[in-house]
Amino acid sequence: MSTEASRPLLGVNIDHVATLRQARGVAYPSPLAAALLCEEAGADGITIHLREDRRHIQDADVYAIAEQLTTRLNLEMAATEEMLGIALEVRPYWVCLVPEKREELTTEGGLNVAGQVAWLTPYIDKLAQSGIKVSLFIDPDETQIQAAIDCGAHAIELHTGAYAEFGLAKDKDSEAAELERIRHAVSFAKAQAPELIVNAGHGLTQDNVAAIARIDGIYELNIGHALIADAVFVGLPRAVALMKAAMQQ
Ligand SMILES: CC(=O)[C@@H](O)[C@H](O)COP(=O)(O)O
Ligand SMILES: NCC(=O)COP(=O)(O)O
Repeated sequence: MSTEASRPLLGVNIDHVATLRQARGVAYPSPLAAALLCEEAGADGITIHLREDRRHIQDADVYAIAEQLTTRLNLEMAATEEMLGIALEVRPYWVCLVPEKREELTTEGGLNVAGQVAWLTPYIDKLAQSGIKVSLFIDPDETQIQAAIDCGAHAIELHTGAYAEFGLAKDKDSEAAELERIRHAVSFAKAQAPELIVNAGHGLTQDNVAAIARIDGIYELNIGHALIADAVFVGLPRAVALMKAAMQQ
């Protein structure tokens, strides 16, 4: 059981501030203003996902946020040549490689690292050579974890989507089993590569985050959709504070 002091950091994903803006194609609400407000409220980092279809975060958001952020920028992106070029220009602290399908509503699964080690290894190296740390968004699966280590990733981010969905479905047995799967994945990763940073995210809310935050060895939780949804009612600073408090439960 982790102590309060060892609880994970909070990375706020502000994609859906941009979703609201894109709904009308105007300049507000500003993802940059949201990022700075979240930092001021205690976010330890900011995550933005520059999708190939630009459904929410735009290229200009990435450059503006990278320039003004005082914490760490985690740029989520697909492992494509286009995104590599942007990442090498922007040079965020983190790049997190995620799978993408244009038809998906949101990220559906983890990156299949094991099936593309030969492609990912030099891709990761190009980023690392530019001083960018690379995280891979993967399912809590030993094979994927080992492949991420073999590819030279600095971090993994364990996909907590299944855990969140079982909770929403009130399937308590499956939720508990998935929580155990995530706990085992953290232990396995730390045993295989003690220096590997282990993050987690997707679908986390004030209601389900505590059990994940209590898992020893998790460095940061990246939380977006639910926190932005909370902010619609209570504002961003309070939504950040409430999520941080929920992580300490
Ligand atoms: C990888 C992940 O789970 C999220 O960080 C991702 O950004 C989800 O995509 P949307 O924000 O477009 O739902
Ligand atoms: N990588 C997970 C993330 O950044 C936020 O995911 P969500 O909380 O929007 O589901």
